[in-house]
Amino acid sequence: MPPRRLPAREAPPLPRLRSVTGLAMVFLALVCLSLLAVQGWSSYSARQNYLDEANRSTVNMARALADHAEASINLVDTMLLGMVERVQNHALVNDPQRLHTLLMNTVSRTPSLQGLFIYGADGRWLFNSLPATPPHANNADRAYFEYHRTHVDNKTHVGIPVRSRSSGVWVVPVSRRLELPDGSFAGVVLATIKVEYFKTYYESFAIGERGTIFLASDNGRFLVRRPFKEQDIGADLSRGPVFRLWRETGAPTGSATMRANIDQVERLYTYRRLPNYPLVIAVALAKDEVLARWRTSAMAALAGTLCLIVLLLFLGVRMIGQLIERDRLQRQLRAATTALEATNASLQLLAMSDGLTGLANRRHFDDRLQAEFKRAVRDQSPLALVILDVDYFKRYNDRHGHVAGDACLRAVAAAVLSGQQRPGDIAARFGGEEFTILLPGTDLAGAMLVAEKVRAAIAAQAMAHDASPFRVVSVSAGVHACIPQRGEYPRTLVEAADRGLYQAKAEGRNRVCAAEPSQHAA
Ligand SMILES: Nc1nc2c(ncn2[C@@H]2O[C@H](COP(=O)(O)OP(=O)(O)OP(=O)(O)O)[C@@H](O)[C@H]2O)c(=O)[nH]1
Repeated sequence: MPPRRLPAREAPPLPRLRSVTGLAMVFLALVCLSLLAVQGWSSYSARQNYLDEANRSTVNMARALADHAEASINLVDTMLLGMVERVQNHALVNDPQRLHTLLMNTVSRTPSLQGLFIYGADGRWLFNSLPATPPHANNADRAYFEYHRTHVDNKTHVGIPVRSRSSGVWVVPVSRRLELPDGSFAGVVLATIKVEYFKTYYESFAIGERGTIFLASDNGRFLVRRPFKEQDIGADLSRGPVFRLWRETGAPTGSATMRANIDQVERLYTYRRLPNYPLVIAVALAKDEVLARWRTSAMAALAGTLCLIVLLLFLGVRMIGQLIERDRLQRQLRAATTALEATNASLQLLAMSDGLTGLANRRHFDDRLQAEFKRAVRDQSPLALVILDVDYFKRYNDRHGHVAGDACLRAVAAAVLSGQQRPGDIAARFGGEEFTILLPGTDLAGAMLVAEKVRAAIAAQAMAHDASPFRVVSVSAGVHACIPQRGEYPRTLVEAADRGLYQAKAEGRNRVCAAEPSQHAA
């Protein structure tokens, strides 16, 4: 049995790599997802800002356009009221030249006006602002004329644009009914506002390529629209998004994002009803155009974020790769260190043990003897030594051969090892067929007991030794115990035990003797 082994130093366990790389991956994924989430959220907020801003601008434009339409019609309405007053009171009717001049001057000073007209009850042209009246001209067929002929009210009528019979341009007819004192129909006064006037104003607004502005009657007929197309004039848009919204809300103004029936473009609409006339103005911006700038900047930001994520992933994956590599190297190093430590331990063991018996060798015994002797001096504790020698071993070798001799020594060593019972005890091969047992903290009586036990154990093995008078293998043992003092040396202990052995041999072998003749025991 080998001497006590020094326990191999336990290396601290390495952190589990899988959990570290897993954490790193989760962290990387979280960082990337957070970047995407922040980017997504800021893009979404920016998009909402763009839409809100566009909505605000359509509300403001609708307000300005409604004011403009209201003011334009108000102006000509005031003129019409004056004309009605003058005609019905016959103030100027009796002076046609003066009335003509008045109408001409009024039109020339009002850029929005195309002309002013007074028609009789049969539709004939009575007075107008034109330089010359076309012969046999009659407007009884016009819608506004029919309206006033059949409607007894003094309200202003704003009609669907018509192409002027005098100038050929598109005009919005604004008219009032003329009555005789008895309330019967006497004709119509008409002011025509150039469609061009509205068109020019509407074109001054920045509403993009696919934005739209339109003025419509409250029963859903186009008056003027940007972009201007002649075929749109009078078209029915009562089923369009604006009138649908108006019908739903019933409010004088409203906004919503809807798709147009005409061109299927999705737009941000705001409509506003004119307070004093049966008209509705609406302005709309194409959602696509509103979001175009946002889309460009969102794409740029997204591209930047994606580049950042790719870079992060690249660096992260490399970092995780290095973690794995570092862990692999650490494990290799640990394995190599453990193997080296095991080799060292077994080398140390080999250096300390006897090759034949496996007991501690002489060198190790000497080291331990030195150390225990010093400890006993320090602690003033007893230290005992047993030296055992196989009896007639030369004869054994001669009789049974060296191989059997070696086997005999191994069997004796096993018995000697049984004497090593406490942690501090050490059994060693002293040399040749001699063995020792060092017993720290043991007095002479204890050591005698241990020696006797070992001797008896060897005798009990009853290994045949034909050349011995005992016929079996036996050992003699010398024992000495003392409390070592300063100035004494370990060799005194060995010499004393050796003297005990000498005495045991001298007294006939197969016995245990203490160093002092008076203390020996058989
Ligand atoms: N087989 C074998 N023999 C050994 C070994 N070491 C020493 N010997 C032999 O042990 C014998 C010791 O003989 P001696 O010192 O004369 O003593 P002895 O014959 O035992 O006689 P006493 O000690 O007086 O009883 C020698 O013949 C050595 O060669 C070993 O490792 N193996």
